[in-house]
Amino acid sequence: MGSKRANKLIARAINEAQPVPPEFDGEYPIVVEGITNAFGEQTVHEDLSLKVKRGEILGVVGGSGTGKSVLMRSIIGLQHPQSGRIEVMGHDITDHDSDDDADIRSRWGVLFQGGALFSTLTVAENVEVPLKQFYPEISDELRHEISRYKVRLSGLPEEATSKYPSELSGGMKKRAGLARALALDPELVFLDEPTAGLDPIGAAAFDNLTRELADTLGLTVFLITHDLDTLYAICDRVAVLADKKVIAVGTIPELLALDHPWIQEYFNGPRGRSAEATHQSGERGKRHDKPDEEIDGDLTGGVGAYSADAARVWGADGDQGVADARDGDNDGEDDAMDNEGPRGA
Ligand SMILES: Nc1ncnc2c1ncn2[C@@H]1O[C@H](COP(=O)(O)OP(=O)(O)OP(=O)(O)O)[C@@H](O)[C@H]1O
Repeated sequence: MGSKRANKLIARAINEAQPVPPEFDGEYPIVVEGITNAFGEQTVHEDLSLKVKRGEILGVVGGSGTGKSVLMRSIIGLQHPQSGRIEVMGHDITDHDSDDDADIRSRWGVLFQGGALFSTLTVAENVEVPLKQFYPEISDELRHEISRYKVRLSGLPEEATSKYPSELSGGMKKRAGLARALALDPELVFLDEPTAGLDPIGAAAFDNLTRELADTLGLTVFLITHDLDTLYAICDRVAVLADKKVIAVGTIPELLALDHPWIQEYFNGPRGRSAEATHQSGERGKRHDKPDEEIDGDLTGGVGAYSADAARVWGADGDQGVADARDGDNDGEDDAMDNEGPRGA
C-alpha cells in the first residue's frame, strides 16, 4: 500500500475490514485511446487520444466548444463515448460491466465550474457528502473532523464551515468546491475552469493553492482552463484540443515550436505574450497579499449544467440534501430540494 495514502485521514478512519486500495503507481493514471463523442449530427471528438502523466498538472485548452468538458465528463464516466477506450488508474471506465466502479470513483475528486455547491448545505456539509456516500461507516464526529480539515486545507477560515454557499464570495465557493473534491483523499483531481470569474489576484491565489496541494499531496491534476496565466504559472504540460482531437501535448515552449495556427494565435497573440511577460517577471503570484474573501468578486452564473453533474457524482439520497439538477437560474449554486433524489442522470 502506498505510504502517502495509508497515512491519510480516511485510511485511519475506516476499519481494516475495508482496506484502502493501493495507490496507482503506473506512469499514466489517465489513458484515453481513440474516443469518439457525438451528439446527434454533431461530432465533438473523433479518434481522440491523450495520456496524462502521474503527478503532473496538465492544462487542457482549446477554443470554446472544442469539447474540453465533454472530455473530462468522459474520463469520470458521466459521458459514454460511442467508441474508443478510457483507462483511469488502470481501470477501464468504458467497460460498463465492471463491478469496481465505486472504488475507482472514490479515488478522484472533481471541482465543477463555479463550485457547483449544494445550496441548502453548509460548506462543511457539502464536503461531507462524498464521505457519507463512499464511507457511510465513518462516525459523525470523525466525518465532521475530516470535513473541517479539508476546508482548512483549501485555505478557508474555520468560520466558513458553517456558512451557506450564498454567503460566500466567488473565490470562497471555489475553495469550498475544492475542499469537497479533496474529501476522499483523491489521487486524481479534475478542475473545470477553476479561475473563471475570479479577479487576477484571486486567480493567482487559487493557482498557488492548486500547485501547493498538488505537490504536497502528490496529486495528478487535469485542469481545463482559458486562463493563460494559469498555464504559465502552474501547468507542467498543456494539451490542446482542436479539430475534434488533442492536436498537441507538451510544455509551453514545445507547443510554441509548432506551427499550428490556433496554437500560434493563442500563445503568441497579445494575451499570450502578456501572460508570458507576467510569468517572466514573477509579478502575478507576488501581488497576492490579502485573503481571497476580501479581494475577489462574485462569479457570474452559468453553472446550472455542472450542478447536475455534481448531483450525479455525489447526490446519493435525500437525507444528505441534494442538488436540483434542473437549476437554471445561473446563480452559481444548486437549488437544493430536500428529501428528493438527484435528477439529471
Ligand atoms: N449533453 C449534451 N448534449 C448535446 N450537446 C452537447 C452536450 N454536451 C456538450 N455538448 C456540445 O458539445 C460541444 C462541446 O462542449 P464542451 O462543453 O465540452 O465544450 P468546451 O470546450 O468545454 O467549451 P467551453 O470552453 O465554452 O466551456 C458543444 O458544442 C456542446 O454544445
